[in-house]
Amino acid sequence: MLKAIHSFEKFSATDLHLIKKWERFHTDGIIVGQRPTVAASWKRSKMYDIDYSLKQVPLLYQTDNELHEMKEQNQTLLHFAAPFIQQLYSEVSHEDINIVLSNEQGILIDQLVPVHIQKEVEKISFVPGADLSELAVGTNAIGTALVEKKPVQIFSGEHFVEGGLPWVCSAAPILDPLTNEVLGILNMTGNKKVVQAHDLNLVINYALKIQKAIVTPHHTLINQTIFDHVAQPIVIFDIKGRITQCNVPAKQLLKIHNGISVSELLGRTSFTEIQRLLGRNELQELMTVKDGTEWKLKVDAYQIGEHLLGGVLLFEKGKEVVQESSHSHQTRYHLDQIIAADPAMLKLKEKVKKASYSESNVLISGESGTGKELIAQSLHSSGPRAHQPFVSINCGAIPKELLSSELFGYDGGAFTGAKAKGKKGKFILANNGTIFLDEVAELPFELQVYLLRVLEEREIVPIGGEKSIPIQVRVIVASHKNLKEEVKKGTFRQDLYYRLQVISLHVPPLRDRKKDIPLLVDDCLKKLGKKEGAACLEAGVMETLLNYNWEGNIRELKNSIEYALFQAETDYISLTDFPEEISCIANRSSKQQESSNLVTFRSKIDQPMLIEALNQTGGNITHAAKMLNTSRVTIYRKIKEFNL
Ligand SMILES: Nc1ncnc2c1ncn2[C@@H]1O[C@H](COP(=O)(O)OP(=O)(O)OP(=O)(O)O)[C@@H](O)[C@H]1O
Repeated sequence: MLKAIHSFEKFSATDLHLIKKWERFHTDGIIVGQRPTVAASWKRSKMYDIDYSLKQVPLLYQTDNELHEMKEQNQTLLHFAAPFIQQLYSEVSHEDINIVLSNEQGILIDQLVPVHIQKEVEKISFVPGADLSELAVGTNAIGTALVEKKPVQIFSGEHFVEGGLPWVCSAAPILDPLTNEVLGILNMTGNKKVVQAHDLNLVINYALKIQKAIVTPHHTLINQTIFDHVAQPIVIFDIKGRITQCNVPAKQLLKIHNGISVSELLGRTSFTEIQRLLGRNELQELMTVKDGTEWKLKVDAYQIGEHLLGGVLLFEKGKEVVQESSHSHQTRYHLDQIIAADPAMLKLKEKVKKASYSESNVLISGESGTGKELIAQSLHSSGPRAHQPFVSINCGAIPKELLSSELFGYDGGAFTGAKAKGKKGKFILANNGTIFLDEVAELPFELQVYLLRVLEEREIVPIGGEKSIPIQVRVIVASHKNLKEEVKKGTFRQDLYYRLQVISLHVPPLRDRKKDIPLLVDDCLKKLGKKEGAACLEAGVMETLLNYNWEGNIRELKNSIEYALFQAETDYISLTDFPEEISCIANRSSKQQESSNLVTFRSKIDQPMLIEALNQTGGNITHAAKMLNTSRVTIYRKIKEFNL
């Protein structure tokens, strides 16, 4: 068997042997000491009656039109392979090697050729449109790899026809990710004086890269399509507890936001807790979602031994809940849970407190993850309606055609598929309490008219119904879009906008209220850590967190801390424990910044911030200092300075 050849001097001796074997085979038909793959291919070539004196590859497609059509038929493979052919070509460009792509029939569909061997290559018609199948030219790397369905390297005299003798070719199949059928062949061809045996590894490597480029979007698309056609809600999470995929029913039922983690979804403090529950088989009954029907959670975990690699959350439909109890419409958050030290946030908290006693409609604006829902719930739970239902609906997560019946309900038999008993809408369920319309900008125009009428007349007529039902509901809406802009664009009604924003609350993005970061981090560490109060950040980490952009706002911060806690091996969390997008910023900024931002930050500890920290820690100086990332001495000094 031919082993790797490291120099032409060594190969020239082997080459002579190969040519002699080739001559012998073609004069008296005897195969001596040939590699099994080559011997089998020679036998096939002989059977196909290939003329061994052939010096040119037959051209199957010649005219511009034929070539254009042939390329169109192979455009998917060409599209995915093109960047890798270019990369491979640059990797070997100094070696007079051409890179070739053939389709599943062995037709050369694309190639990159160095200029100095272009003529040589054209002379043997090794150009697009050429047929390199074994049926056309006998043994050659492309044709033989197609038959064998595995990588093949063919050296000089191993080719069947004379035109192949000066060449060495390395070819590897690109397989269809679903069917495992050959989609095409990637091949490197060079003169036997320059090609190395280990070039085959390069080709294999690149063929796999092309395969992977096809696999990933392919699988994602297929999974998503299957997912979205399954009526049952399905959520997939990965090794770190991140939700990687969920179908439309899951989004609708569970109001899944971008970046939400499985522990957040299940209302657990950390992924470690989920792992523990799974280990004890106690997660199955953890969650019951009520939305007019009852859903029970089932978890299918992918585990190797004790190690959780991820899993699937499946929600099984249970019995119908005819009368929803007001308990299912209670709030989880209260004003005290809004962590704030930044002046803008403290002001907002004051505004929320004041607004909770009012009956006016509220519009909450702010980027995703800034805490709009938290504020909506606090508005309800701090006011006189606290013991009445708080009903929330995400207008962006429900198909437009179902939104009106979700919001306003319908009478029995109102439309095909409607339940005989009819269905109560969210407005009725929220009666005497609060309705929270999240992502209100997604409300279709016709429903905006309907909502406006409900707000003005304070009564509902369910779909298909005749009687109007008076309602007493406080309306809070939220949007991450700028509603004023939506009005200008004509997608949101101006009259509704003015009706909704009687009280307008804007939640600033986290990057504009950096003073909140240490308090939020500390809160997360306490709530998510394995042992309360045990976990803390290593020196310098807070500085990075303060400088990071937090596009996903508090949700991203919470998930990053959860991730870091999961990664950390001790109670001290270092930068490297954080997700890459954060730790890599740290590397960059630590090189750039000479003076520490921490110093600037420390000097900015002000009175409200200190009061909040002392309140949160029950007056514990050590904890307050840790929370504000400063020393105990500074805390004492500040207490004195602010006369506390
Ligand atoms: N000030 C805060 N203090 C403590 N936790 C907060 C604060 N603001 C937000 N959070 C937490 O951050 C997460 C995201 O908040 P929330 O869901 O209210 O954001 P949102 O603006 O409604 O997001 P979306 O627009 O994506 O629905 C929640 O876990 C919430 O508890």
